[in-house]
Amino acid sequence: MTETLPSLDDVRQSIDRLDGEIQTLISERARCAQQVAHIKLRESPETTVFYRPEREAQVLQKVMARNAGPLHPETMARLFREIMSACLALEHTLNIAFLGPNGTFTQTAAVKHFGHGVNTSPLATIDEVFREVAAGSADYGVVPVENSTEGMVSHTLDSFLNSNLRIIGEVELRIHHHLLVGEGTKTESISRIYSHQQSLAQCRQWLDANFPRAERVAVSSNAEAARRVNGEWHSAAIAGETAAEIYGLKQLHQRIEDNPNNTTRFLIIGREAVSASGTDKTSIIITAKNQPGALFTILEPFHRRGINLTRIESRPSKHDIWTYAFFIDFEGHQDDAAVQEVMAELEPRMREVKWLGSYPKAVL
Ligand SMILES: O=C(O)C(=O)C[C@]1(C(=O)O)C=C[C@@H](O)C=C1
Repeated sequence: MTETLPSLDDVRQSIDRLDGEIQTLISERARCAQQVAHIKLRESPETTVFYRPEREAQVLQKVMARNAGPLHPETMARLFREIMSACLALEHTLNIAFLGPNGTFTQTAAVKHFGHGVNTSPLATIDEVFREVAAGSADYGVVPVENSTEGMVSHTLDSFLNSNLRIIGEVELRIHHHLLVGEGTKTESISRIYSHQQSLAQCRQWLDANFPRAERVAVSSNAEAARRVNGEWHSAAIAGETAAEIYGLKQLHQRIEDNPNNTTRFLIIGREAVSASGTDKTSIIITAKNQPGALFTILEPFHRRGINLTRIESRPSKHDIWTYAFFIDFEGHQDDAAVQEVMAELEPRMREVKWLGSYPKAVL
């Protein structure tokens, strides 16, 4: 086998030549994006929308479908994610508000969705993320909405009840928690563990088995937990890799989550509607009276038209006692005939039907 291999120099020459070709093509692609920006500006000078989630989803789906290896389709799509992010930054640099501080999983989700070509601003609360996007100070916002182990982030759902913002995208992130400590902290000296309440819950069994006597202190975010540990030699934090890097902490134990498939879903919120990508989801809120058959009346038209529901959650409505808001996600786009028929049927029978938006299903 060995004698048929080319020399290292020869292969490196091939790599140099290919890199040159790839670079020329990326530059050509970037010039196309600049042209697209001029076209968009000419078509709607007052309300130019540079970021097009439906087109990005299609581009990434095509990359994955075309992929012939040896790289994994997702690895290839992540490379194109960054190329597109850099191209979009030539058109316009997006400002993305996320639930901070720096180092939260929400920031990781924002970068996974938009790539590194955007500015990200950490905000202290979910309410602030909604406010900044509504006011136009941020182009888009990223907030957590559900975790596979712990369920819904009710604050995010409640924020939609009082907002006119739309959902324009979703991101799923595999969540890995690590036990982080400052330099010099030993396992036996840990008497307090900080984390967000959801993360403490996601690592409950591991904590019971390994640190049954340590005090568990819930703080506003995992990143805040990491920040507090800095300088407290008897404390540890449960947080992710990014928080460990930002706050200079050591990973004493890795992947301590009880469920190895622990995933969190995040929503991207914005002000404009998104066109159909061909593989979309729609989210709505239906407010109904708590009377027999209410839920059946809502679900039956979806079933009759073969529309697949992907999630349903109920929350007490903020306005009337014994009235419930159902948060429903289903496959399809607001412009699809079948979706419009279901809505036309439900609107007169419900107290309120609110569209939260149609958006491409998460590709990566
Ligand atoms: O097709 C467009 O509308 C573009 O602006 C180009 C492009 C790309 O690089 O492919 C960049 C940003 C958009 O969000 C979508 C796609």
